[in-house]
Amino acid sequence: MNEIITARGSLLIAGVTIDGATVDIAVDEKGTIAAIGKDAKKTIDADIVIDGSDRIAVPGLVNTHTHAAMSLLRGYADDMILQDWLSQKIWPLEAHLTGDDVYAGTRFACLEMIKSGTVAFNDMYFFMDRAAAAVDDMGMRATLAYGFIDLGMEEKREAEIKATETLVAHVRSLDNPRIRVAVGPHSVYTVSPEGLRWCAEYAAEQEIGIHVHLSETEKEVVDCVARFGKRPAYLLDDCGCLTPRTVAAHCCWLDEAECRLLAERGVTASHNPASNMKLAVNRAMPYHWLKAAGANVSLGTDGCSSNNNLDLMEEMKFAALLQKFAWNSPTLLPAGEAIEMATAAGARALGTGPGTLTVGAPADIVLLDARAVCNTPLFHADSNAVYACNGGAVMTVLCQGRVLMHEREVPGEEEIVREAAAAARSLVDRAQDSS
Ligand SMILES: CSC[C@H]1O[C@@H](n2cnc3c(O)ncnc32)[C@H](O)[C@@H]1O
Ligand SMILES: [Zn+2]
Repeated sequence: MNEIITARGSLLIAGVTIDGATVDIAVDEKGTIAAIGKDAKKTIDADIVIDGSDRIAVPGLVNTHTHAAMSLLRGYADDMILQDWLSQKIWPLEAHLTGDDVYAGTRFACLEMIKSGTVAFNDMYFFMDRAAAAVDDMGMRATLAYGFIDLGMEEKREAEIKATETLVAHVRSLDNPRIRVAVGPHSVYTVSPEGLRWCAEYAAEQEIGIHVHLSETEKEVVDCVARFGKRPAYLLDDCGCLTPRTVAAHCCWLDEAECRLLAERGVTASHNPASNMKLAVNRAMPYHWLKAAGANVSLGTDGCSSNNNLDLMEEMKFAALLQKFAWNSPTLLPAGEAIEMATAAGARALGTGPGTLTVGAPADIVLLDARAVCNTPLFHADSNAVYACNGGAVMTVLCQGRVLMHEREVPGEEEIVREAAAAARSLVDRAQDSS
């Protein structure tokens, strides 16, 4: 194994390109960026030196909406409409998931995210204690939420409350600064107002985040208005779920007033363009309204069954292209804003630092191959990163100064892939045996 991956201590990335300039980046033992510039090496006595020549440094990417262990369901059910896809294929299979599946699937998802430059993610799923173990093993950052669904049933709500409280206590007991916990009310169509209110109150009391799906489809909006007499964002607001600690995924069918409401409440809207196009939700997130209102807009992949990968580099391109196409504006969401969405906006949403390469920031750093085909010629590095490259251009990944991948090598890769393949096979076999 590459000795740079196993080494621990202070670190120097020598002669790397940032914004067209060649600099050194010094990282101290705590994993903080100590200095950037020609004299950076003087600030530390580096235990590890990474050759940054032919490399472009960018901040680590942040995936603000996913269901990581759905990596096991990649390609299991495609080309369907959302409600049928969930109710006929995904939920029946998920009923057979075990904690071991979620561990294998989350480790596998972490591997895929690391290989494409992601250092942190916002996850909502089941058996999240096992997801936490996987994140811990892989060295990433994550905010983990148990997916709370009560379907309006009091008994189920009590069970979901217990599961949420148990996860919060568990994550707290890990005392791992890279792993946080959030409350995860799935959506207004799967959680009752009572359930939403409990989630909001509990999140406030525990000072933790809220992770929710919002206005993904027109049907969600129409049904919500028919059942509750108000649009989904207003229902969430009435229940206390719109806060500066809230990440709302999708937000495709928000109207202009709802965009202003999200901005006023300090909510982060997570754009998931590949999933939205694949499930043909028929409207792109109104990014221009959210931006005009001053909302924080970040980027997510959604789960591997509606994407079907976790490559946030690729997602930046989908976001930039979908916004231009859907709103008929080639100037909307330029490359620099797509990168900001995938880095600083995501870091702001999850509270993982500024999401920039600046002194004092956590050393969450990605090195891209400046000699790759997708980076040649290199007139504007942001343009190449968003429009030409994908995760394959990522060579080295650091999270809090720890090297998770170097020269595309991640420790244990073969075993992680083998175990995920076996878990996926066994999950589908179990589901078939029971039917
Ligand atoms: C309760 S854990 C999360 C839950 O969400 C399901 N899911 C995956 N993708 C989507 C989507 O695009 N919209 C709504 N719900 C989705 C996932 O399968 C889990 O059951
Ligand atoms: Zn989702």
